[in-house]
Parts: sequence; structure tokens; C-alpha cells
Amino acid sequence: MPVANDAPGVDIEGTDADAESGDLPINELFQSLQGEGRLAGVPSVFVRTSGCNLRCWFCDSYHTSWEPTHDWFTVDDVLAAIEEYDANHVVLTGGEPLIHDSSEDLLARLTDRGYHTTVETNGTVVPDAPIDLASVSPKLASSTPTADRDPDGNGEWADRHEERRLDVPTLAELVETYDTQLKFVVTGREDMAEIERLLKRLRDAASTCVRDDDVLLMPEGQTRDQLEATRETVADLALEHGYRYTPRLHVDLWNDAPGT
Ligand SMILES: C[S@@+](CC[C@H](N)C(=O)[O-])C[C@H]1O[C@@H](n2cnc3c(N)ncnc32)[C@H](O)[C@@H]1O
Ligand SMILES: Nc1nc2[nH]cc(C(=O)O)c2c(=O)[nH]1
Ligand code: SF4
Ligand SMILES: [Mg+2]
Repeated sequence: MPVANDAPGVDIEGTDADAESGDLPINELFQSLQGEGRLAGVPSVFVRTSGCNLRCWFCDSYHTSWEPTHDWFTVDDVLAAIEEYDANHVVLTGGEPLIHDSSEDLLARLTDRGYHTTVETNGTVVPDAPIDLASVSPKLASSTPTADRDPDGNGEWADRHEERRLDVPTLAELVETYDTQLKFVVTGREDMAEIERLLKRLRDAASTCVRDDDVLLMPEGQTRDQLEATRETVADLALEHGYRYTPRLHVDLWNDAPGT
């Protein structure tokens, strides 16, 4: 179910515009195979909220971040739409789903109904909600929308993105609270030094163990052609460092088609 109306009523960041109504801005809701991470290949219903507190230049969900579009759904509407599908796994993604208070209500109610929940998040917000798999994708310096890489302007978002993208105490709380995979978007070999530095800080800060097995390197690329250029380097880096490689199965299968 693609939902891509230019609906009014969300501020540019999509932050708590829904706080009073309890509704969620939904960009799309569809069934597919989980394309990324530990559960790659598992049939899942994807709920994509609109609005993000970051602006990665490479964001593959442009209409949830740079130019948010959505319809407003009540949590009951979202649950009813999910139940139309024959699936046990639900992936809550965005945009950044955890900037919306109502995501907590949705996650609690999905858990009550027996669904397995994955949340795809940039790791800047800790929710008060049950999550089976926190799929955390901390954003590296190579994601910052500097003027030369800005898809929508001249670097106006770079400073805000840079200030917000990494928050080690928040990441530590996420790994302590949830079964977590850390999924880094890798643009090239030069990203590894930052990943290593961040993991060191996170391991020092967190009271639970962050295993190399829970660190996933994912090639940057919104299309098959773009992945073609990055995937082999990223696979080599995973081998060299002892981290996991994750494909982007949905891009391999369906390229950049919406609703996949
Ligand atoms: C669109 S984001 C939404 C969830 C959350 N905002 C986040 O960034 O984790 C979903 C996933 O796609 C990844 N992603 C976005 N654009 C990408 C790209 N061009 N290449 C590879 N992964 C990308 C993100 O890092 C994240 O793991
Ligand atoms: N098939 C498929 N798998 C995914 N895993 C994470 C996704 C996301 O956009 O968060 C995603 C997506 O958009 N499609
Ligand atoms: S944090 Fe996620 S949704 Fe937000 S801009 Fe980056 S990739 Fe897109
Ligand atoms: Mg995606």
C-alpha cells in the first residue's frame, strides 16, 4: 500500500507533530522479504513512518526525510493494515520511527498480538517499548550532507546532521536494553577507522558485550548499479575485520522499486 500524498500537518523534521493526536505519519506499508541484516530473507510487513531528525545525503527513503510525504494513520489503522498480511514479522522503519511517540504504542500492541518486531533506527532515540530486534544504523561522517553531496540544497542540513548523528550514551542504552545489531552503511575503506573508534567508545560505555558478530557492514547503494560499485570492497572489509557482511537483498531483487 503506497501512501505518498503530499499531506500537510508534519513539520519539516517530522518531530512530535503527532504528539497530541496519537496518529502516525505513514509513508508506505507493504510486505516484502527483509533485505538487510540478521533476518535477511524473512517475509515481513514493513511500516514506514515519515519524518527524520537526520538528513543522510544517501538516504534511500527521500520521501521520509528530505521531502516527507505521508497520510496520518491511527495506531488501530496501522494494526488493521498489518493484519491484512499473512506474516509474523513486522519491521518498523522510516524516516526515523522513534521520533514519534505513537511508535511506542504500536510496538507494545504488536508484541501483545504475538508479532516479532524489528525496529530500523539511526540510534539517536531510546524508546520505552518492547522490541525483539533493534536494528541500529549509527551514521558515520560519510553520511553528512555537505554542500557537494546535498541532494536538495547547499549543505544547509550539514551542521544539524553532524551534531545529532552519533550519541554514544544513547547507543549504549540501546545495546543494553535490546537484542541489537549494529548495521553500518559503508561507502568505502575510509569509513573503517570511524567504525573502529565508535565501537571502542561504545564498548567502554556499555555494560553489556557488543560482539563482532553483531556488527554488520552494509554497502552503500540505492540501486543495483551503485551496489555493484561498493559491495566487493565492503565484503573484503568484513573479512579483514571479522565483522558480518549484510547484503541489500531487496535491491538485488527489485532494484529501487517502491514497496519492496
Ligand atoms: C531509510 S533508513 C530508516 C531507519 C533509520 N532512519 C536508519 O537510518 O536506520 C533504513 C535503513 O536503510 C539504510 N540506508 C539508507 N540509505 C542507504 C543507502 N543509500 N545505502 C545503504 N543503506 C542505506 C539505513 O542506514 C538504515 O539501515
Ligand atoms: N525489503 C526491504 N528490507 C528492508 N530492511 C530494512 C529496510 C528499511 O528501509 O528500513 C528495508 C526495505 O526498505 N525493504
Ligand atoms: S537517518 Fe535513516 S531515514 Fe534519516 S536520513 Fe538517514 S537513512 Fe534516511
Ligand atoms: Mg529501505
